[in-house]
Amino acid sequence: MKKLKDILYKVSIDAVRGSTSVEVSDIVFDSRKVSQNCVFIAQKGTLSNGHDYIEKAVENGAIAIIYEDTPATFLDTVTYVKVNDANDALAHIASNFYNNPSEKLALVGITGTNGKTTIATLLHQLFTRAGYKVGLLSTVKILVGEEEYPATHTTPDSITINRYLNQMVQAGCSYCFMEVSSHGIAQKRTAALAFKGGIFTNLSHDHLDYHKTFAEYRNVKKSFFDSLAKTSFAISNADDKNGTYILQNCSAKKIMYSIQNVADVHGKIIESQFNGMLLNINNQEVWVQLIGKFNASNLLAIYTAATELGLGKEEVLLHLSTLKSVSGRFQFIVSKTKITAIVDYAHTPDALENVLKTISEIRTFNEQVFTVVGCGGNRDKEKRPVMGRIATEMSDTVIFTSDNPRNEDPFEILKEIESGVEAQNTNRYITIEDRHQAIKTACKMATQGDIILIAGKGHEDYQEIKGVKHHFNDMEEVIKFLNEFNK
Ligand SMILES: CC(=O)N[C@H]1[C@@H](OP(=O)(O)OP(=O)(O)OC[C@H]2O[C@@H](n3ccc(=O)[nH]c3=O)[C@H](O)[C@@H]2O)O[C@H](CO)[C@@H](O)[C@@H]1O[C@H](C)C(=O)N[C@@H](C)C(=O)N[C@H](CCC(=O)O)C(=O)O
Ligand SMILES: Nc1ncnc2c1ncn2[C@@H]1O[C@H](COP(=O)(O)OP(=O)(O)OP(=O)(O)O)[C@@H](O)[C@H]1O
Ligand SMILES: N[C@H](CCC[C@H](N)C(=O)O)C(=O)O
Ligand SMILES: [Mg+2]
Repeated sequence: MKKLKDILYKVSIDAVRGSTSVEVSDIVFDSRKVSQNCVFIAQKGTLSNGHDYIEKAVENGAIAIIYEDTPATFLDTVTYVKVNDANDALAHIASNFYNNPSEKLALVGITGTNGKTTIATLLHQLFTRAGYKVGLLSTVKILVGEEEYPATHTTPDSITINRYLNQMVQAGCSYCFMEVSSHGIAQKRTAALAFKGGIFTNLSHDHLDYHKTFAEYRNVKKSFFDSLAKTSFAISNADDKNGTYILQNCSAKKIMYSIQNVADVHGKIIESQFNGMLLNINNQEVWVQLIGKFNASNLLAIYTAATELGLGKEEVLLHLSTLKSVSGRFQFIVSKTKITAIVDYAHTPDALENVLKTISEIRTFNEQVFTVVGCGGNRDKEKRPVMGRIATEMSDTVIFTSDNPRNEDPFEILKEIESGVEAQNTNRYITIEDRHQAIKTACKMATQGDIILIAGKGHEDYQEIKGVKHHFNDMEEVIKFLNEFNK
C-alpha cells in the first residue's frame, strides 16, 4: 500500500493538517465511490461542487481530503491537504498512485476538432501490425493490446487514464495512442502525463457552449503543446490556419504535414475511388483503403508519427496500405441495386462539409445524394443552422431528423437547423423527427446507384432521449430497410 506522502509528489500544496504517512487504499473524486482509507479529492464541477461532499466522503471512510476551499470543520482522524488547483492535484495524485505509467511507454496525444479517433485508432492498428503491443484511449473504445473496454468519454478522467495506462504497462504495451479533447485539457485530465508526442489535426467550430469563445477553445488546445517536453515531438497540420499558431510556444521538435503547402511531410491524392485512393507521400506512392482529403491528411499525420516513433519509412507505407476505416467513419455498404449507404460520425459543420465534398469528388452526378442528419441536444446550438445550410447546399435531398435530443425538445432543435437553409434550397429538404422513419424514407426514395449519407452518429449504438439511451445504430437501420425494400 502507498502512503499519502508518496502520492503527493509534484502536487502544489498550500497547507497540510494531519499526518501524510497514513496508508491509502484508493483515490476517488466521487463521494459515492469512497471506501475505507480512500483519499477523496474535492473538485469544483459544472453541476455540483465536490467540496459539498467532503463530510459524506469522511462518513464513507475517507482517510484524507484534498481540497481548494477550506471546510467548516476538521476531524483529527482525517488528513487535510489544501491545494490551489484540485484538478491539477488529481492529475498528479493519479499518476503517482499508478506508478507514473505514462513514463513507461511511448504515449502520443492527438488533439483537434476532427480526426482524433481516426488517427489514434489507425496508429493503434499500424503499430499492432508492426508487431508491438499497443494501447488505445478513444471515443469509441479503450484497448489494452487487443483486449477491449467500453469508453465513456473521449478523454477519461485522470484516474481512469492512469489506471488503464498502468494496465497497458503491465500487459507489456510499448505504445499508447490517446485522444486529447479540449474538455480533457481544460479540466487538467492529462496534466501530469509524460507525452512522447502530440498531434494537432485541425480546429473548427465545436464546443463553444463549453469554451465560450473560439479564441479560448484554440488556446486550450495550444496549452497542450505548450506543455510538451523538449525531448518530445509535436506534429501539426500546415493546412489548418491555426496549425502554426498552436506550436508557437512549444519547445518540442516540430514537424509539419500538408496536402496543400510545402511541408516536412507532403502528400498528394493522385487518384480517388469509393474503395480507396492512391497517395503520394514525400515522393513515394501508396494505395490506401480510406478516402477523402481529410483522411489523406489524417494518414499524413499517422505517417509522420510512425516514422518519428522509429519505424522505417518503407515499413510504414506498407502498413498504411493495410489500414481499414474506423467504425462509423465513412463506413459504407453497397446494396443489391448498387445503392451506396455511408454512415459517418460527422457532427460538426466542418466534418459534414468534408464528407459531402468527398462524396461529390467520387460521384458521377448521374445519381442522387440523400443526406439524413440532425444535431445533438444540450450541445453547441450555433452549429445547427450552419449544418442545415451545408447539408442542403451539398445534397440533392436532405432529411433532417433527431440525433440524441437529450433534454431538449427535438422539434426546437430541428427548427434551428432548418433556419439555416438558404431560400433557394428550401425545396430540398423534409423533416422527420423519428430517426427510424427518416432512414426508412431515405431508403424508400433512393433508386439504383444513389448514395445515402447518414451523418452524426457513426459508431453510436443509442439514441439518447431525456436521460435514457435507446438502442439505435445507423448502419443496422439502413441495412434493415434496404433489405426490406429489396433494394
Ligand atoms: C462538462 C464536463 O466535462 N463534465 C465532466 C465533469 O463533470 P462536472 O464538472 O459536471 O461534475 P459535477 O457533476 O458537477 O460534480 C463535481 C464534483 O463533485 C463530485 N460529486 C458529485 C456528486 C456527489 O454526490 N458526490 C461527489 O463527490 C463529482 O464526482 C465531481 O468531482 O467531470 C466529470 C468527472 O470527470 C465528468 O464525468 C463530466 O463529464 C460529463 C459526463 C460530460 O458529458 N463530459 C463531456 C462534455 C466531455 O467531457 N466531453 C469530452 C469531449 C467531447 C468531444 O470532443 O466531442 C470528452 O473528453 O469526452
Ligand atoms: N482530419 C479531418 N478533418 C476534418 N474532418 C475529419 C477529419 N477526420 C475525420 N473527419 C470527419 O469527422 C468525423 C469525426 O472523426 P473522428 O471521430 O476521427 O474525430 P474526433 O476528433 O475523434 O471527434 P470527437 O471530438 O467526437 O472525438 C468523421 O466521421 C469525418 O467525417
Ligand atoms: N463527443 C461529442 C459527440 C457528438 C455526437 C452527436 N451524435 C451528438 O450526440 O451530438 C459530444 O458528446 O458532444
Ligand atoms: Mg473522438
